[in-house]
Amino acid sequence: MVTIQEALKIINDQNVELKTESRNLNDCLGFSLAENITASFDMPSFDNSAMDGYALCGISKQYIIVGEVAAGDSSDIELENGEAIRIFTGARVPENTSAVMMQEKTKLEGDKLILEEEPKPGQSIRKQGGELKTGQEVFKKNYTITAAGIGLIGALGIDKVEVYKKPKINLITTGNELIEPGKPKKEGQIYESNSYALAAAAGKYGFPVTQKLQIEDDFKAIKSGIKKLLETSDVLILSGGISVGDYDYVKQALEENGVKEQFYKVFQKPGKPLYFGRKENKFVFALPGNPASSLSCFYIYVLPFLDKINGSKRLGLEKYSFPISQNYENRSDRPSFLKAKVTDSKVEILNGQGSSMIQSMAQGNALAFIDAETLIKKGEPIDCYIIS
Ligand SMILES: Nc1nc2c(c(=O)[nH]1)N[C@H]1C(S)=C(S)[C@@H](COP(=O)(O)OP(=O)(O)OC[C@H]3O[C@@H](n4cnc5c(N)ncnc54)[C@H](O)[C@@H]3O)O[C@H]1N2
Ligand code: MOO
Repeated sequence: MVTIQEALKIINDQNVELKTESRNLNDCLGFSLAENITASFDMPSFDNSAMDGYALCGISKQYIIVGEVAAGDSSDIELENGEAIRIFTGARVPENTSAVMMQEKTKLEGDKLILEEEPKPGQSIRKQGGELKTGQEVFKKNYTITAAGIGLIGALGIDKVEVYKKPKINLITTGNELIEPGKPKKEGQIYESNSYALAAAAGKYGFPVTQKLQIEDDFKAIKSGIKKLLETSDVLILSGGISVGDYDYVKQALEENGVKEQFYKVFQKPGKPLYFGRKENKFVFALPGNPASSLSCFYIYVLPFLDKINGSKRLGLEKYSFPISQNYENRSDRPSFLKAKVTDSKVEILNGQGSSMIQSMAQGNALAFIDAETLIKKGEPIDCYIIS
């Protein structure tokens, strides 16, 4: 049995070989950069208008209109003092432009332009290099690409980026009692829900599950199922059959497939029988079958590892400290991750903390950490892992 800190350290200390690939701009969302990206030109690359209106030379309330320039035009007009040209948002401003005035604040009298107010020097001009300068570092390696990130990379004229390959993740659930949702349930059966929750949690954080397998509590079947899915996995996640019951075959079946234990059992609640193993560059998490245990273990242990082998800067759920909204005593002799809800910067520990209870987790948005046999008084801060 290891402590939570020891388990997290063992996971984080694994040497992993990160593979990279080149991906198109329209297919790189959620991938982590394997290269730094710098701006190869100033952004904007020329002074341009922030408004539809008039580019003005000199500061006054009256100008003569001498022409027009639209977005994409590159005409080299040079304005003289007292002259204005019609201009549109994004269009390059002529040399000698003092300011741009939005059209709503102007009126025309023949070729004369009359302003409601004097422009301020530089007003409504987006300056060359105002956002980024040539050679400026835009993204560091390990940045996980967001929608806005894709926008910026595209704006820099880049159509392909070098990213870390995402891990191939497969999932095995074990248990004779399990049947698929949607099918009629017989006496003693329960619906298999862990694979859905785990695949959804992994998918939500950018790690789609490739293959799912449901296997009965039969040693041979579990052993051959593991062999089959391990071949195509970077990370294999199992649920159930990892405790000490007569039908808990997962650990032995992993060992007989050449998986080496990195740790087994963590002094925590829920998720005590958590197992983590490795076979060369393939990694295995065997999560306890109880629905809340398996999902909590996913968030606290599996997700940071997936982030690590995805080359991403984020390592698991974000952790914040929030004051608790009630007195709460953790009577367990094990440090606990409690189903909780954070609202208005306060955390409430929810009813229904049993490891089999997923209802409270479904109502909540966080796991709150409280040490064993500890009383926390209303208003005292506790650590919360936020589930988005
Ligand atoms: N003698 C002991 N018994 C148990 C111990 C122990 O230390 N000594 N630990 C308990 C703890 S803590 C946990 S957690 C469970 C975990 O056991 P397993 O990983 O072997 O899980 P199962 O027995 O297969 O299942 C437990 C529970 O969860 C339900 N389940 C399983 N898989 C699914 C699924 N895919 N979808 C929905 N529900 C699932 C299953 O029906 C059981 O009710 O062991 C304790 N026992
Ligand atoms: O570790 Mo178990 O998940 O306490 O029920």
